[in-house]
Amino acid sequence: MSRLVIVSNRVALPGEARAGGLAIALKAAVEECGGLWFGWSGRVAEESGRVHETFSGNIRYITVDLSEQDRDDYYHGFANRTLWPLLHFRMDLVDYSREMYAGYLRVNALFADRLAPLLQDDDVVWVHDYHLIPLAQLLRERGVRCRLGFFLHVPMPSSDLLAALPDHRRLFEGLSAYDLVGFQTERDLERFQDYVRLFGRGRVVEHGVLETAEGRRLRAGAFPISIDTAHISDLAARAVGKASVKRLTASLSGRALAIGVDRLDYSKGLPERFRAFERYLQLYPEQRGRMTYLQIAPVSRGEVPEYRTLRQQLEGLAGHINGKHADADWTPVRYVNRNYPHASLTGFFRLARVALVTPLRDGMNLVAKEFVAAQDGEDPGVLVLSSFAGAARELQQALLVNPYDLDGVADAIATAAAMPLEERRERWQAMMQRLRHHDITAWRQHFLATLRAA
Ligand SMILES: O=P(O)(O)OC[C@H]1O[C@H](O[C@H]2O[C@H](CO)[C@@H](O)[C@H](O)[C@H]2O)[C@H](O)[C@@H](O)[C@@H]1O
Ligand SMILES: O=c1ccn([C@@H]2O[C@H](COP(=O)(O)OP(=O)(O)O)[C@@H](O)[C@H]2O)c(=O)[nH]1
Repeated sequence: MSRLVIVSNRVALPGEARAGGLAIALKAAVEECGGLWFGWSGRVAEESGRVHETFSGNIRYITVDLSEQDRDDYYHGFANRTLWPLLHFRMDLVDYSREMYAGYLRVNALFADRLAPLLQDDDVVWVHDYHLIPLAQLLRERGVRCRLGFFLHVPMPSSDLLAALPDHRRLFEGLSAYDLVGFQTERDLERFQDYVRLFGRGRVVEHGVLETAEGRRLRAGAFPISIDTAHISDLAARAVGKASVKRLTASLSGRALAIGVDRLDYSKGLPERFRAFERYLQLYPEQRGRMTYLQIAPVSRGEVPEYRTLRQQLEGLAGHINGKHADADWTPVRYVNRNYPHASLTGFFRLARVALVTPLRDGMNLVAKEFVAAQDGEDPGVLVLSSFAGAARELQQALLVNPYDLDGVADAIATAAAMPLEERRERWQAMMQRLRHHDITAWRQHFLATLRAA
């Protein structure tokens, strides 16, 4: 079997705890089959380019330091101030500059310089996410001939939005240097095919087969990412005895728990969710004091201005809701900026009666899947899920909501709180069946088998 080489901006180095679905999902995938994992070290150094090597089990990690300028132009800049909002349909937040784009290309070229000499012709290289769109083209220019696949973890927006990006053709045509390009959902794939047809100078030969203006063919497909379902389920069952879970149980004094777990990111719809929870308190006054909403929101990309503004906004909203609705012995919203390990988080999920997963746009949202996997099948909690998360395509038995419709979300919280046991079990079983079959191993195998055959 050929060696697997994974390339991603974020690498889950041994012993590091950082929130983010990509690193968590890839860690599970790379542990199963071993290989090389290449990416940014997460460190800022005097100069870009120093390489670090670490081994853990069957994984070899190679990571590269970046200078402050490169990190700012590439990661804080073009990746997270230009591409991230664009790909999440937030044209209003897109900030573009030639300097940031140049920095993005510079870091991609640096990665290609460091990675190319490590590759063999029979390797299979799997590149991840919007940080590294041009990497295949840059590797090919350096003589790399092995199979190259790309997976986009975030949504692919409509083609008119993509076309609003200056120099969009140069960037997105770079995808044609891959042999296979994967998306989270069929809708993402369809929107990309529209872009290729309308703006990308290419042609859709048939669904999932694309041809560039120069006549090069590549495959494209939908590969919804998933979780290590059995592991999460097992972890949640064991977490019940953990001190952190016992403390949370005791602190609730018999009240139901609603939980939200998200990086502090504007794509996750947190202000709307806070307001919807307040609307629930207003529309259902008889339920006041019966439910506590715990929002775990570790700070993410804190150096990007839009993320700092969001943090301030949420602090204000949590204070406002608690000030207005709390009682001497009850605080409706607990807002926590800490990052919790899965060993505790899965126990919190199992304890919760309701999960609020209401992003405005999300590539997949692994939290939604983890919440389902963590439930006790005898007495499962209810998932309130945004239709605009990739996960909604698979988790149709969740209470699907429009996150912009505050009344609708408030009603869904009340419905979830009152849902009879029989209905909760039926919904949970259907979702769990899907997750048992479509877990992280199935995702990895499906993508890699398609790439090897491409
Ligand atoms: O690496 P960060 O800048 O700290 O951000 C964390 C990750 O966020 C995004 O995750 C996406 O991937 C998940 C797994 O496929 C998916 O469920 C979620 O919907 C996406 O938002 C980002 O795409 C990753 O590159 C980041 O590492
Ligand atoms: O305190 C936290 C908050 C989040 N996560 C994990 O971070 C990932 C978030 O992935 P998701 O796909 O939901 O969203 P992303 O952050 O990647 O956009 C999930 O595995 C969460 O369990 C975590 O381990 N600890």
